[in-house]
Amino acid sequence: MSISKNYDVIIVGAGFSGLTAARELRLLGHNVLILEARDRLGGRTWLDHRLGSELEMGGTYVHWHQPHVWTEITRYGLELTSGPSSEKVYWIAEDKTHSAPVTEFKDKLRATVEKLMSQSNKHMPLPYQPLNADSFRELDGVTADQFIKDFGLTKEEYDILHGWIASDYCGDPDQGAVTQIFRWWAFSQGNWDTHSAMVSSFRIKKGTKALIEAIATDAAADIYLSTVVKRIEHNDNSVKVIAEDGNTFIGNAVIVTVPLTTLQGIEFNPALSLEKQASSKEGQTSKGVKVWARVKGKVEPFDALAPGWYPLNSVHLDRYFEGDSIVVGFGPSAEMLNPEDRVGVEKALRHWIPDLQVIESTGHDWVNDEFSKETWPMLKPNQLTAYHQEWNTPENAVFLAGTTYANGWAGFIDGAIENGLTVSRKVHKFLTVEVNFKRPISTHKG
Ligand SMILES: Cc1cc2nc3c(=O)[nH]c(=O)nc-3n(C[C@H](O)[C@H](O)[C@H](O)COP(=O)(O)OP(=O)(O)OC[C@H]3O[C@@H](n4cnc5c(N)ncnc54)[C@H](O)[C@@H]3O)c2cc1C
Repeated sequence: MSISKNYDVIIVGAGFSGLTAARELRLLGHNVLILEARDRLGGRTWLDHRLGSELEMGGTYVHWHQPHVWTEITRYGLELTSGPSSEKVYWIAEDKTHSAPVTEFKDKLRATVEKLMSQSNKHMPLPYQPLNADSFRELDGVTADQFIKDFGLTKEEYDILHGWIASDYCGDPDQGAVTQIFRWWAFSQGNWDTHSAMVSSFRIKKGTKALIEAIATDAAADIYLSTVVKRIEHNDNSVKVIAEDGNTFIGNAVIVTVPLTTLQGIEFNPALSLEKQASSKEGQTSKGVKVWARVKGKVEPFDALAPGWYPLNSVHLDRYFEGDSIVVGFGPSAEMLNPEDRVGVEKALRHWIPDLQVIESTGHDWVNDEFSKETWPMLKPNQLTAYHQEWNTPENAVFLAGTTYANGWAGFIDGAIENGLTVSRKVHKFLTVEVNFKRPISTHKG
């Protein structure tokens, strides 16, 4: 079947990036079609009912220092909430479990952590121009693990930081470029407390779903769910997008927002640049898991850290529910821990608290999900320097968008929105100026 309507822009993917781009283009007067492989909106954000509660399977934490997501939260009048503040920290170092009040743990590590985090300010004087400094580009070849190994840490400090970084990379610190974590730290001004607040404390009270739906409503685009795009034919002012079921859609430009690792699943004619193809084949570092567990009884609010060779690297109490505790954790490898395996999750948690009883556990396997194949993107060494510019360079009428390609909070919801905005402006320019369409842009279509 061929859909006869001719769209100004076809957007592949209805995550934050695709929906933001759709809304912006709609506001600029273009008619937009969104093709989404899943049967729902939101992509790597997904508020689902599990363990008796509304839980975020994917992207969750947001902060007022993240400019793009905060603008959206303000625009739609959404509120934030947070879990109970942790009072105690458990950590595993040199194969032993330790615990202390949060203040004591932080005092013990503060000097080292802030010395480490302040490196980011040195190498990223203008964080929104990530490749601006020579020293940053040189460091792009260094892994996060190598960087902390060379930092002169004690074995205990190394084990703690290895766990922390494994959790941030959702993968092996030996696979990720240290520049990725520098970006996170630079946006936090090198301050540990600010950083923790920004990446793991506050969530949208009604869930990411509320924000996704608000943007989708304003986008007012035609949306086809359960439509897997398989092939894109393009020239300098038109595109033909072909879905797995044979449906064909025609437009003047296409924005492809699928996660980088899945881009290789779409055939382009003419083929995308060798750099774009290579980067998709290489994939990224983040191959880990996010795990939710309902634990019997009310546990004291805690944070827990373990080195990257453990199945869970960081865990904290998220909320109390019907007299039990719901904890959330992150592990470096989807191969090492299945979130649905109650016994495995209990065993992993018992490294810190030996008498914890897990009633039920859950999570979504983003790594083996054919429409993501990764969790939140964290690049490998040299990928940012090799590909950042190329990813942001359109080919004919084909534009890539997504959190990976952001200048700022790449890997986050904020980065997805930032890049959706940037790319929508480029597409608007492309449609109205560069191609110089004969057809006038209407103010209300579709
Ligand atoms: C476990 C986890 C925890 C996270 N935690 C946080 C957090 O706390 N804070 C934060 O800010 N960020 C977090 N993130 C990251 C955040 O969720 C993502 O950066 C953001 O949602 C990505 O948006 P996107 O639009 O770039 O990509 P996506 O959301 O992946 O959207 C791409 C869309 O393309 C669709 N698609 C793929 N292939 C095809 C195809 N062939 N045809 C049609 N459609 C296709 C996908 O189904 C998807 O809907 C987390 C992510 C995960 C997985």
